[in-house]
Amino acid sequence: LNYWEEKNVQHDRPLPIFGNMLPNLLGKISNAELIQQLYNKYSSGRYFGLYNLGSTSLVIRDPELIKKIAVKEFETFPEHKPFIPSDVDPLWSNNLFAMEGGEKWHQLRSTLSPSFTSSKMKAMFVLMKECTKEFINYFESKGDSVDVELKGAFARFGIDVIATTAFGVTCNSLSDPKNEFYVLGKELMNFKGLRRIILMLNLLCPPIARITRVSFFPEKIKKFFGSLVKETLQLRRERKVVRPDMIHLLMEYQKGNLAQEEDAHSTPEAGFAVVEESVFGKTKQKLKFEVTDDIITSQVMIFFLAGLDTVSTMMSYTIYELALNPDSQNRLRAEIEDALRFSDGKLTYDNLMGMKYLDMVISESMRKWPPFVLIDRRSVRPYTIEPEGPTETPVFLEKHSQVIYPIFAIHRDPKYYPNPDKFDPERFNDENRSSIQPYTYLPFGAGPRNCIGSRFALQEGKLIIAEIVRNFDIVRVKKTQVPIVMSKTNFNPVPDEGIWVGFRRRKEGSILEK
Ligand code: HEM
Repeated sequence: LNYWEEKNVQHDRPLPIFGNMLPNLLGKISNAELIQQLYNKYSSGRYFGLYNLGSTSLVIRDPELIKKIAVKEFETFPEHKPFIPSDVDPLWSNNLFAMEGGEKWHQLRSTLSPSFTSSKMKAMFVLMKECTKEFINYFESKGDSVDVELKGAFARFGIDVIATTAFGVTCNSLSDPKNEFYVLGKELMNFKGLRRIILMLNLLCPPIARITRVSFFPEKIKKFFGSLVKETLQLRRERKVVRPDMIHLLMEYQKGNLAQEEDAHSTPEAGFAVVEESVFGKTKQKLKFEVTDDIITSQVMIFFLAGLDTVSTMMSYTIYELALNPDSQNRLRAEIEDALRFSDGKLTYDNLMGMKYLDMVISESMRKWPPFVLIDRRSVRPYTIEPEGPTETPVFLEKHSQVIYPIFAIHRDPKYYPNPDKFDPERFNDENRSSIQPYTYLPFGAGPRNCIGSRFALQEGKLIIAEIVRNFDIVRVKKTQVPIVMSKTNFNPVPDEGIWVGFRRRKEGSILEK
């Protein structure tokens, strides 16, 4: 309880066991807002200390220091704090996100990286487009006017996209919500109740996890997704099926056929928010381990976990903000209709990626509502933060210390984004985007360990948002919550009641592509 006191780091006095987290545990404030309150309270410093239940974390406020830890000191801070010890659930700990930093992560990142280049994303466009068609058809079939809970609708859409692009399976979870993929996928994403308690206990006390051996993925889910991937792999080997999806790309690695593409990661077309691949991902590493079918399964599972809730949160808030800001909505619609006039009414990869205002809208939506409200790093050796200014003293961090980048709080800091609660896509126009201070815009993280799927997410998000805007007027309805009250129990920054808007069918919009 004296940890931060002894290190001369500003902090709120902790309670035994609960540390500073009791208001969140009692359901009084969301996780994002609790960290934001502390961030604002300690505005004079570059960092503050947090007592995070049984452990301690240093929350970094200063963008320069974030850059230093994320990039320059990456090899000291190369990993996340594990949810469970690595030997308890290999299916979880062998995925790219959970993997400890070091040689194996480096090899895997550089191996997976070529799957997420612009050309691979472009090839998947057609698969994503089929899912958007199903989405639009489903809501059109509901009549001229329908109230929509966006988080649920986009979760179904997102599951269909992951099913087809990562697992090679087609499903339509909106019109067939009983399909096994959707039902089990939803269960996989459910971190409430007993599963939340078990994971919290594991996080707080790794020896408990070793004794109980409760894995991250429930057995039923492991079995279903594990055999689904294995059967798909077998079928494709036997029948030599080629489909532009992740399974196919991962099979190509197994055979050693996939190479790094020159400059493939520097194409700016996916959008402002896209994160650059670092030299770690770009340099081909000789694999010192075999890409087994189990390793492939681990990766598609993490694509599912990392790419589902995040993407549906991004889409939900973008559509929500468009309902509340009709001027932005009209301007976006005009941009979409203009682009379609030159392509026979067809939404293509190229005209979608060329839509500047759409990119500004999505960038601003992820500024105001970042799907990951914070991210962490863990050190693998001791490190000292050297003092700057008269009030600081050196801060010695032992091996396995955790630092946190408070993304939500930084994105809502008026110092970087004046009037931060206002939805204003102009912050990201050509003129203004260049004055955004580096490391104050972090929806996809920072440094070599940033999000590998940012292109995938932006492509999927832009596609469905453009289709909705061209086909429907998005309006505020009775159930639309203003302002948003974020859940106090869910780690995701969304309201417990969901995010509601109305879709009003636009007759003139939908004639463009049928
Ligand atoms: C809007 C959607 C998304 C958001 C906001 C998001 C955000 C993030 C963030 C903040 C991180 C941690 C970065 C860091 O620690 O610096 C991350 C990591 C990761 N994301 Fe995403 N993500 C999104 C979509 C996706 C998708 C669609 C995929 C895959 C298909 C994906 C796969 C991953 C993986 C595998 C990692 C771990 C990378 C590593 O540790 O090397 N994400 N993401």
